[in-house]
Amino acid sequence: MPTLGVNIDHVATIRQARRTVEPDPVAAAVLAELAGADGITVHLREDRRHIQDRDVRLLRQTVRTHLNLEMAATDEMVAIALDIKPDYVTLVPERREEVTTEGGLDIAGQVDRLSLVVDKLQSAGIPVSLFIDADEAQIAASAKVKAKFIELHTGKYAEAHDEASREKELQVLVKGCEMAIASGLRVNAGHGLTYWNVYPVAAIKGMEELNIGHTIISRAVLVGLERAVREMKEAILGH
Ligand SMILES: CC(=O)[C@@H](O)[C@H](O)COP(=O)(O)O
Ligand SMILES: NCC(=O)COP(=O)(O)O
Repeated sequence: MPTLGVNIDHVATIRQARRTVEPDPVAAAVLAELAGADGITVHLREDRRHIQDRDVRLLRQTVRTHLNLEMAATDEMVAIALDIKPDYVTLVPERREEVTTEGGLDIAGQVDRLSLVVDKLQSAGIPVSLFIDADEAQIAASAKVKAKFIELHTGKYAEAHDEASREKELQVLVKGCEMAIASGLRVNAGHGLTYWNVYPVAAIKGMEELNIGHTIISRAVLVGLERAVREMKEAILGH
């Protein structure tokens, strides 16, 4: 079965809502690892809406599993990655106005440029993963640019409204995974996975790691609320 990369972006989303110091994603990463996370994933967005440069720098020093840095394939981000040296980089598409990453990165349309970016990072010892839709042309292009991994975008599967369309999207992921492995790529997946829809994706043959964030942080808020309120009552009483 695949390992679990815990995406802690939305711990930082809560912090940035107040521009304060809590909750600290660095502390969240420690707790996630203590609970069994196999890796920590953060997306340093160009607009810095959640994760900040300081977080990535500190995580580089504290993460004991592996640190996966999701980023746009820009000069600024490549320079940051080369400086911080995460355990691997996942190149993702970014649009400033989007609520979350909407589709996969277009590799086929920019093979020459992305070959250079992949080569720059991998020559510095940072394996590259490409966050793509499970589409034949994108998988073939990912092999062409010599990335070590792809991460299949599971958003369409996660958002499917009925069983038939979910099964159809699952089969797209299964075929994509098969094709990628046959092309020499290693395969991860993620986006929109939840406690309810994760198992069929985890069961795909050859799947190595699932990156999951929003559902875990959402659950943490709810399962932790009772204790947090109790502790505040005690603090008010001076205990
Ligand atoms: C690339 C990806 O699927 C996730 O890491 C996602 O981008 C999380 O960050 P946002 O919620 O800011 O989109
Ligand atoms: N790359 C996907 C990821 O890191 C987590 O996405 P989500 O679970 O927050 O939707």
